[in-house]
Amino acid sequence: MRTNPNIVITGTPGVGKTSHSTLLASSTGLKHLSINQIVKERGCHEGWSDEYQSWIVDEDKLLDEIEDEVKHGGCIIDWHACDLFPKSWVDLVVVLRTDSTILYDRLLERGYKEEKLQENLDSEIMQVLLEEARESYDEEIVVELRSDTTEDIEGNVERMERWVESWKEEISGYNG
Ligand SMILES: Nc1ncnc2c1ncn2[C@@H]1O[C@H](COP(=O)(O)OP(=O)(O)OP(=O)(O)O)[C@@H](O)[C@H]1O
Repeated sequence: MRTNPNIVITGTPGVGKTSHSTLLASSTGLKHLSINQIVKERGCHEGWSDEYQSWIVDEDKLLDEIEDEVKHGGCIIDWHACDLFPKSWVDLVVVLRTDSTILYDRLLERGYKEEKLQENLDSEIMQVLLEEARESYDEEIVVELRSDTTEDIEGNVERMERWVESWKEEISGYNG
């Protein structure tokens, strides 16, 4: 049984997954698994898609790559998808949400082209990731958090820190 929880932080590109994961990792000692980085660095892909301007992810290879680490516990899994991670791996799913005008500015600043920008905005407005999370995991472990401002990041990270502490207390009580 894990003695540290695994948390998935998901949401549309630009909502703040990396910002939240980095802060949470440094305050809790949990390990930040940036799936974007792992896909690229460990070659968990079938090449580059010019159309989507991203790697075509080989999900089986990715899961094989991270399985031992994640099963051990204590990972913050940061990615813009969540339904591929087995339920048994995951203790909490945080779906970050951002106001569409704020997200538009963030993606524009990143140099996203109009089509990709619009696609991501539509996805945020249609709450695609929230639905994906709700369909893939038990509803009590899925939490939707707002990420419009830096104060939101601070508040969300504090909330997740408290959650980690109480998860650990519960587990240590359970283990006697
Ligand atoms: N709540 C927030 N308040 C202010 N700025 C934010 C907030 N969240 C993210 N940002 C800013 O938006 C940009 C994108 O953030 P970040 O890289 O954390 O998003 P992401 O969800 O990890 O994106 P990707 O899926 O592409 O990796 C960064 O410049 C970050 O500083």
